[in-house]
Amino acid sequence: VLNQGLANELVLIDINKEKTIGDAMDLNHGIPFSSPMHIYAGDYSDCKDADLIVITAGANQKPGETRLDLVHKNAKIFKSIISEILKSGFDGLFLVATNPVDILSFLTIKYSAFPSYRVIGSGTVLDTARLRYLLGDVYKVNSQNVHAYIIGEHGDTELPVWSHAYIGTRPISDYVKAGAGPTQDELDRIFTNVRDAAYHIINSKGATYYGIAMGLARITRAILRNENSVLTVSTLLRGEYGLNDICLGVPAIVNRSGIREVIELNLGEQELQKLRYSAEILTQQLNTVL
Ligand SMILES: NC(=O)C1=CN([C@@H]2O[C@H](COP(=O)(O)OP(=O)(O)OC[C@H]3O[C@@H](n4cnc5c(N)ncnc54)[C@H](O)[C@@H]3O)[C@@H](O)[C@H]2O)C=CC1
Ligand SMILES: CC(=O)C(=O)O
Repeated sequence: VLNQGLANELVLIDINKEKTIGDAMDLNHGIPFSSPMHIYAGDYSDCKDADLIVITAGANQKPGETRLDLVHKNAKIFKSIISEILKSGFDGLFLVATNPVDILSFLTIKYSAFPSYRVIGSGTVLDTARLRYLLGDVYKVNSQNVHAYIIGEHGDTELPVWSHAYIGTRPISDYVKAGAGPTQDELDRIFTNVRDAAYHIINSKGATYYGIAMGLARITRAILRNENSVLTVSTLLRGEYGLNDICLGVPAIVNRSGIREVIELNLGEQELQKLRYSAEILTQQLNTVL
């Protein structure tokens, strides 16, 4: 957010106040290299007039843990954080990153009683970026010209939408049929690398930082600059894909008001089945904390 000059004011809040004081000092020393911004360690009363609250607080995965394993710990943390935020009179948008992000996005809607369009989960934004990066690398094309999505749970049941994946304007399925570029088996292996990327990074360095930071900045930009950008965020489904009462990652238009609309993809039968399975797993987990 600082690097891209996305806000005038950036307040850091954490149960570990000392850490936010250190982080604020450290970030302020970067201001001369970016643009003016008021950055400080604050408390929940500072949420009162915020446009956007990005929640990243909570436990992260230890090696071998899944995102869903964090649900009980982080649901409890969210209940207390959201209650404190509401006491401030906050009336903006929530952007949720803490895992399991789809379930915590749902709980944010429930605990805040905000309309669902004002709660955005980072969903599969990062997974989609991982897929676009790897496809760009293998097709030797700028990843910004790769149009491909990961949808569903930000986690083990997510799926790639190969039926709507393009290099520029050419469907990836055409490349596969023509024998140009990777085979379908190779594409499936690329997807496995995307799905398991966080496990690999956590094994190597304990946590993932940079990709998610860029993803959250991207969503923040879409919101604060009222971009109407299509991003694979986690949002409450209301009948789309035949699913209800669950948040999961799907392409949606994001602007200053939050989620403007979900763009419903015309999925293949197998893709639809996988998406519904992903929703089923999330619903089972959600029911354990409701
Ligand atoms: N959605 C995504 O794509 C990603 C999500 N994550 C998730 O983000 C979360 C945080 O991960 P990291 O930053 O690596 O963890 P971290 O341990 O570095 O930071 C978590 C922070 O939360 C604070 N915290 C804990 N309980 C709190 C409370 N009750 N109130 C206020 N602050 C509290 C801690 O003091 C700590 O500073 C995890 O759930 C992780 O899985 C991380 C990367 C990507
Ligand atoms: C930790 C996590 O959710 C990720 O990097 O995808």
